[in-house]
Amino acid sequence: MLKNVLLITNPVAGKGLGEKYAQKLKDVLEDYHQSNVEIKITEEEFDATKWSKNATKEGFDTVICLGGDGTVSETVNGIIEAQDKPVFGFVPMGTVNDLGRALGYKMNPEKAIEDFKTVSIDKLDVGKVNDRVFINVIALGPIAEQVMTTDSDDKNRFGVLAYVRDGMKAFFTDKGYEVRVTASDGTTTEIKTNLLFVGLTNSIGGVEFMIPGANYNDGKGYLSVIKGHTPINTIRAGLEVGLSNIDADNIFRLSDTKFKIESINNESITTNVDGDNGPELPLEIEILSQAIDVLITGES
Ligand SMILES: Nc1ncnc2c1ncn2[C@@H]1O[C@H](COP(=O)(O)OP(=O)(O)OP(=O)(O)O)[C@@H](O)[C@H]1O
Repeated sequence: MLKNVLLITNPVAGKGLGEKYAQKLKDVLEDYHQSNVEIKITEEEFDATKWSKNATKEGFDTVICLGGDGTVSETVNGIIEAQDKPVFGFVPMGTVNDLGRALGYKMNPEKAIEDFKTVSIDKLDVGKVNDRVFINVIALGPIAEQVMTTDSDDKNRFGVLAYVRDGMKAFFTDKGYEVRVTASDGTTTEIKTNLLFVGLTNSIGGVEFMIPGANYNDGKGYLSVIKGHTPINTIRAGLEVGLSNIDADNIFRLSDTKFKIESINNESITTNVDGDNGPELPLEIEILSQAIDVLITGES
C-alpha cells in the first residue's frame, strides 16, 4: 500500500481548496512513505467512480479521495466494482463527513492530511442498495428529501447549519409514508413514518451518537424509523436520540445484514443515499461485511 497512489480531488467541495490540499497530501505521502503520487481533478459527477474502478489496472495500489460524502461515496462505488481492489482512504472536506467521523479522521483537512504521516489498514463494511453501494446512510421521508435540496454554495458558507435550516422546513409537516420493512429472517413490520434510515456507523448527519454501538466493520446495518409522522413524534424521537436512549419508545430500531423496504400503498418514494439522490422504493439492502481495506490515519 501507498507505493503508487491515486489522489482524486473534487474542486467544488471544501470551499474550492481541493487542489491545494491534494498537493499537500502528495508532499506528505512522498516524504513519509516514498509514494509515487498522481493527482486527478474531477470535472463531473462519477469521474471518481470511473477512475477508482480502473485504478489497480493502471498500477495504483491505493486510492485516496479529497471531498465531501458525495465524492467519498462515488469513489467507493468504483472500488467495489474493481476486480482487484485498491486500498482506500480520504480527506474529509464536506459539511458532514460521517464516515470520516466514524473512522476517527480529523475534521480539519490540514490536520487530516498531517495524520497521513502514520497509517495502518482496517476493514470497512459497505452497504449495497439495489444496484449501487453506500458508505454511510440511506434515508427516506420529508426531512431526508428536503436536505437533498441543500445548495453546494450554502453548504460551503453555512456548513451543517445549511442542512439544519433545510431540514427544519420539513420538520413541521404532517407528511408521512407507510412502509413495510422485512428483516433477513422474513419478519415484517409496517409503520407510518416521516423519517427512516439505515446507517452503517455511529455517525449520521454529523451526530456521532445517532446509532450507539454501531461499528464500521461489524457487518451490520442499523435501521431506525420514527414511529409516526407528526411534529410531536419527531420531537419525541429527537429527544430520545439526544439522550442516547437505545430502547427508544418512539423509534423502531433493527440491526441486521439484510433489509427489504417497500411502500405499502405503492406510493412513489425517493431516497437520499450518502447525501445525494438515491433509488426509489422498493429497496433491497445488503451489508457487504468488511468489503474493502481502509486507511486508518494518525497515532492510535
Ligand atoms: N468539477 C466538478 N464540478 C461540479 N460538480 C462536481 C465536480 N466534480 C465532482 N462534482 C460533484 O460534486 C458533488 C458534491 O460533492 P461532495 O459531496 O464531495 O461535496 P459537498 O457537497 O461539498 O460535500 P457534502 O455533501 O459532504 O457537504 C458530487 O456529487 C460530485 O459528483
